[in-house]
Amino acid sequence: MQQMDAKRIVIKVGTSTLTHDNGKLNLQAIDQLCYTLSGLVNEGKEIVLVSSGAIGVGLGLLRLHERPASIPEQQAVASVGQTQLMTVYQQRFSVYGQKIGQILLTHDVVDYPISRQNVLNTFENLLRLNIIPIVNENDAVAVDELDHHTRFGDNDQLSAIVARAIDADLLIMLSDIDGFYDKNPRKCDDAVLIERVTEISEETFKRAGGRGTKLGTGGMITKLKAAEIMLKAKKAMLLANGENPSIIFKLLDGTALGTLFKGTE
Ligand SMILES: Nc1ncnc2c1ncn2[C@@H]1O[C@H](COP(=O)(O)OP(=O)(O)O)[C@@H](O)[C@H]1O
Ligand SMILES: N[C@@H](CCC(=O)OP(=O)(O)O)C(=O)O
Repeated sequence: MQQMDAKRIVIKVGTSTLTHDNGKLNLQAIDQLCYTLSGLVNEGKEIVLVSSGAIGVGLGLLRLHERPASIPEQQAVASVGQTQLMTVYQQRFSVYGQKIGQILLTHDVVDYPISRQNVLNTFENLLRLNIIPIVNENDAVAVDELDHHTRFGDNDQLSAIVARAIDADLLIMLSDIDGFYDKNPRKCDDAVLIERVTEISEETFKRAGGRGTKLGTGGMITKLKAAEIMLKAKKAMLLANGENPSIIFKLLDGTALGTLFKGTE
């Protein structure tokens, strides 16, 4: 399938796309994202947005400069930030006449067959009504304890899990970098962008380094893990720079930007 033929598309945006380094919301990027996704729905696409930002936006709102150390404090920050994030999405999407719904997930929801089916039904019904589901991890309740693992930990893999579960044609991952390079471009000036990856091996992972910004979570490693999930499901993933989210129009037109992860068959 060509990118332009993709009908059901999951788009993942990271904290670095949604916020400035000073912790404030990047209103231009958020507005462009809402405009772009609304335009795609008008074209007949089924769009799911996986949005990070709860903790980043919460920190900004509470005027904190760093993540608090304890998990309950981080969860409180996420609880405040998630509400603010959805308020801004609600405002900006409504300008374009676009309805949205919120789906907050924990790992157990997608692991247990009954809750998994329930949430899949929710996705299907929202998409049938041309509503954009906005997904995030339910940070305020997710925990990782000895015998109780409900956290995904990062939205890169969460977006691939969602894309696979709803049988999306394509996952578009917007990041703070132009794509996947042969080595970390923040550390090596001679790093070269890789335009196409057909399989992911140990060698691929060796090229990936950690996160770029203090609020990003997994760096390139979690993005490769997400791509691995997509390739195993015989689906494609595009990794591109989210500085101007309207880049999605160009990506779907087939313009070679960023990195396309797609098998050969
Ligand atoms: N091989 C690589 N190619 C591209 N980026 C890399 C690579 N290795 C490490 N990185 C880092 O990964 C960062 C993107 O991940 P992250 O900071 O988690 O962003 P996001 O908030 O978009 O999820 C880049 O800014 C870069 O610093
Ligand atoms: N669920 C967390 C985001 C976790 C995450 O993966 O963040 P990012 O690396 O910015 O995509 C939040 O909303 O703050």
